[in-house]
Amino acid sequence: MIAQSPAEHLRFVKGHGTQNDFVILADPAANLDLTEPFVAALCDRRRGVGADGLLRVVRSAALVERGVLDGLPDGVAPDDWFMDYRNADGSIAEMCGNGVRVFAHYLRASGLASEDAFTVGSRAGARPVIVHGHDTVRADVTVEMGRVRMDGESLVRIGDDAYRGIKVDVGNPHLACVVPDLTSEDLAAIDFAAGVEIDHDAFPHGANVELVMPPGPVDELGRLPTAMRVFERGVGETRSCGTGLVAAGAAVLAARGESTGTLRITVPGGRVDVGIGPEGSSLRGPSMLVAEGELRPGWDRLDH
Ligand SMILES: N[C@@H](CCC[C@H](N)C(=O)O)C(=O)O
Repeated sequence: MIAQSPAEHLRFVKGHGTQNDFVILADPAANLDLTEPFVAALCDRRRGVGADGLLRVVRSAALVERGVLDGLPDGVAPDDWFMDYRNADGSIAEMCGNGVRVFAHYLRASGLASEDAFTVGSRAGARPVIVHGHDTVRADVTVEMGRVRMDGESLVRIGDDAYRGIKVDVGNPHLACVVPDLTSEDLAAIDFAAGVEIDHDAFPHGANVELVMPPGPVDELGRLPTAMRVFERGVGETRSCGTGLVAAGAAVLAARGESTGTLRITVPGGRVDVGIGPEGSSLRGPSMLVAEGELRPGWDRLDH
């Protein structure tokens, strides 16, 4: 639960990036003890505020001092704001691409960041961001997502169907399946209700799974258009996944025998632009901060 002071009303902000939604808790000195049950209850859509994940806004050095991190990840400075990301089931993930956009928007809108370009810390390393424009509700943000690593193929079973995909590491693990001849109607009809069965030998720590349409013709801005749906580790189906969008972009290019390019990808929650380069990748898209409020002391007790 909350190590700090359970009697205190804890303030939160609710936001989303292409409808991948988050509860944001500002905890600069890492005073909160984010246990799995606490996070799962907070993200529960009936018991708590409800979200796909939690973003704790904390100074990087504080997480090391409190023993939450063993040390600072690659490129992260002690003073950087760190996105301490948790999935809706309370598990920790290394990175969240939509989360970084929303996190950067929150920092800028709340005045915790005073410039439009800065670095956000994550367990996968430093993630430089540019906030192109923002107000208290909306922002347009680019995140440098780092190197994309592809490592062979694997299969996933969804209901009665099996799909082959590429194992992609974007700081967190993905199986990105570009499905030949998949139409938008086929994509919409995929039934994730029973979950996904991945190969646990290939993914000992689990994986996020993307089902992706082959791209259409390049648009007037040189982007390959495609669409996908995603089933996230620790969450279930979400309406968007930023790291998954980058993994999908890399897999689409690989299926064409290419290793660099730009894509405009549609997900159920909106559209983003993905860039894949030889040294790194980028994700540009919207962020929305939709509400703020406070948790009442004792809200997480199940004693009635
Ligand atoms: N929604 C996120 C990814 C969140 C983490 C993921 N569920 C995992 O466990 O790796 C994104 O926008 O990237």
